[in-house]
Amino acid sequence: MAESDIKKGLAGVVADTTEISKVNPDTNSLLYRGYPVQELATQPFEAVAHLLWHGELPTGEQLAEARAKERSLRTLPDNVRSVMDVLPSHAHPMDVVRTAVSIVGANDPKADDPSADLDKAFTLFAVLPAIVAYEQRRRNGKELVEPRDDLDYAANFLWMAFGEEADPVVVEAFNQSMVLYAEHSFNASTFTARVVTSTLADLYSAVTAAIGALKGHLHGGANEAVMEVFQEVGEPSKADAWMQTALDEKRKIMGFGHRVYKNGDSRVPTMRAALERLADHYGSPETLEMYTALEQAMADRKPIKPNLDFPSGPAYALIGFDVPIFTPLFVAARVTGWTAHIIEQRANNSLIRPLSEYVGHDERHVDGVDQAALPEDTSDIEETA
Ligand SMILES: CC(=O)SCCNC(=O)CCNC(=O)[C@H](O)C(C)(C)COP(=O)(O)OP(=O)(O)OC[C@H]1O[C@@H](n2cnc3c(N)ncnc32)[C@H](O)[C@@H]1OP(=O)(O)O
Ligand SMILES: O=C([O-])CC(=O)C(=O)O
Repeated sequence: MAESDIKKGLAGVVADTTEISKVNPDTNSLLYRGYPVQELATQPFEAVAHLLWHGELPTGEQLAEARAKERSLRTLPDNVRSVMDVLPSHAHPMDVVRTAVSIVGANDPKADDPSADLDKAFTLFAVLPAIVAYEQRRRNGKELVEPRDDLDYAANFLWMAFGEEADPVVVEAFNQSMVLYAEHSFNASTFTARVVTSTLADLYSAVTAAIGALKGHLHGGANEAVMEVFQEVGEPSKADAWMQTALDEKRKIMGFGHRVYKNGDSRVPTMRAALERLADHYGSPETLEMYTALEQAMADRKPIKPNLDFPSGPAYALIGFDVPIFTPLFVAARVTGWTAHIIEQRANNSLIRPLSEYVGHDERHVDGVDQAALPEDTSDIEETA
């Protein structure tokens, strides 16, 4: 096989069909089940989760039902809390969340029953805010805050994280970030979830694997790394020189670039507008100045645009989340897309198992082994595996 035939990183490979979302880099658009994501960003996250799982936006009655169900499942289970409490304080919150999701799976007597996958998806959607909010508090030595029945998903999430009611401007921006992060076709973590599902493993195994894939800085972990860039640069006036040095050193600039979008990420304008409202609300013009200075410094050198992690990182920092909590927030949102894909994969499954071109050592033999005494030798049959 010629090296040019190998699709390194599976770039450009269409691995399956999906009805869940369409990423179109030519029109710079993103549709969930046919709806533009910018329109969905005006809707409650509970409605968008319903859309991803069921293919249609909920009626008023269905939304009320979903909200009631979410409220009934949003309490942190005792044994999840106990396990989180014994994890060392140096553990990355993504490792804590991955472990907590494993416990939720172990608690579920229907973990291995695929007919209960929608219920499992809903359970994770409802309990992840409690896990992530508790981790935000635990790592700061603070007590758990119980959920509030009078608050919807986004407002309650912020309540559990900070123990105070968030301003509507903040709730709206946070809700928008959840909607924008919810789904993005065959990205690395979603594909991971589909690979695990393709072996007929359970939904919780697929989600814990997806969490592992999301943690990396080339994927979801970039929203944390963006904030590290903001901190490293220090002030907007230093952005230009910082960018020159970083590019000279061949560094990948976190929060810039995308495997599919080459002319900008369809979600960025909506999230940037949310960041602007947050910067106004918190009286932090320097956040936007840093954003613009870095974006301009890159544009002056390379045609590489910000991706969704670039406005989301500073938005989460303004809201008050610790930097290592940013990717867990992405988990809480993306669990809706992952689980929709898990259900879709299972409904029309084929084991995902590509081939590789072997470029290792030529065949050789272990000293002292009597070749004639071994079972039939098939090594002369050429194999690509
Ligand atoms: C929600 C998300 O997961 S969005 C992605 C979040 N990840 C990041 O922000 C990490 C930073 N970005 C990157 O590393 C990359 O843009 C990726 C991994 C997202 C996409 O990478 P790929 O599609 O593999 O593109 P690739 O790495 O081949 O880049 C093509 C060219 O653009 C350059 N490039 C791409 N992104 C960046 C970047 N962020 N900083 C500097 N150069 C970049 C590459 O160096 C390469 O240049 P070359 O042709 O001179 O070698
Ligand atoms: O699609 C990708 O490769 C990464 C991304 O933007 C996402 O998962 O939201």
